[in-house]
Amino acid sequence: MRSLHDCPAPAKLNLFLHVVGRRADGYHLLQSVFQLVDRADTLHFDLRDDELIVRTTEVPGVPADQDLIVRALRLLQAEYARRHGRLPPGIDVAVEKILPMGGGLGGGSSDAATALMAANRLWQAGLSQQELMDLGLPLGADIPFFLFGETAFAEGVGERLLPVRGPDCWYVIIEPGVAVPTPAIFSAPDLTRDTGRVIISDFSSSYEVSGKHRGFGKNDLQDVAERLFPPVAQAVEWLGRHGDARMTGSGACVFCAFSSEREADQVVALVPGTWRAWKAHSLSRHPMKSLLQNQ
Ligand SMILES: C[C@](O)(CO)[C@H](O)COP(=O)(O)OP(=O)(O)OC[C@H]1O[C@@H](n2ccc(N)nc2=O)[C@H](O)[C@@H]1O
Ligand SMILES: Nc1ncnc2c1ncn2[C@@H]1O[C@H](COP(=O)(O)OP(=O)(O)OP(=O)(O)O)[C@@H](O)[C@H]1O
Repeated sequence: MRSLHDCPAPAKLNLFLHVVGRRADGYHLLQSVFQLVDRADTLHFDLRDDELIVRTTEVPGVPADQDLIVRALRLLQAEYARRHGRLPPGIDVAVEKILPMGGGLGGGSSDAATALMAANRLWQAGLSQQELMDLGLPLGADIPFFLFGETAFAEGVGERLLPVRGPDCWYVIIEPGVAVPTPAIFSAPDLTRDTGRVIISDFSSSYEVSGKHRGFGKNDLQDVAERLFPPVAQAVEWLGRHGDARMTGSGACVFCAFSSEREADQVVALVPGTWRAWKAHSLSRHPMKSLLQNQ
């Protein structure tokens, strides 16, 4: 096989996100439930006749050498060389980006995870899911989740993952039009860093008992993001009129769950024209898994 085209890199939502502590290196210890949704960037991969990793499309604001896709592919290429004593062929990668950067949807991490899954297959590199997760973690805290590829309860910095049943529902997502840099949120002095730990069954039973509309817990990064980026606060306030609206990740995007597509459509139609908004359905499994199974 020399090509893998139309590979999806879906967005994630953090249904809740608690900061429960801090590691000695400054990284924050989190508890979160990660949910995949069916809106995705699309990536295309073609093996080359040389050993270069080449991004063939422009991504505004992201030079190719800094792109998480290119960095992830180079890491896997080096790991292959370590195991097999020779470099595998290079790859041309084309990216169709629709997920906003600095949106809290994990777009860059998802692109990198899809690239690792695709290249592992194209090169027949044979790394296990856990080996790919370990390889990706230093590039971005969300990469292990996308490789894990199922709704997950996450601990640590996001690398300790347990499968969990998420709500089967529609989400309305608002892009408030600002890019939030993750470090700006985690370095804020007033960030809540001591939320009490929850146990996984608290989350599962909350969705079973109280239905889909009242989310579990909260996003501890939201207060800081709302203060530093007022459009986030405005989007939370507006969407909050229709349900339990909250921010995903370190922002900026804001989401709210609905049980029917019709309700989601109605709310999307009402969103003020200054914001981009869309609906998405929850996904229980990463679409790359089916795509690779059917190859
Ligand atoms: C907040 C989340 O979106 C939740 O899904 C992610 O944990 C953020 O993941 P990410 O955007 O991939 O972030 P990274 O590139 O790994 O980290 C960016 C910076 O944010 C801070 N950071 C990030 C994650 C974390 N658990 N604690 C931190 O303190 C660190 O200063 C780090 O240098
Ligand atoms: N392929 C990529 N797509 C998007 N951003 C990338 C990519 N490669 C590197 N980046 C860099 O990563 C930064 C964060 O982008 P990303 O879309 O992952 O943010 P995010 O959705 O806020 O992520 P998170 O939820 O993990 O905080 C961008 O501002 C950009 O500089």
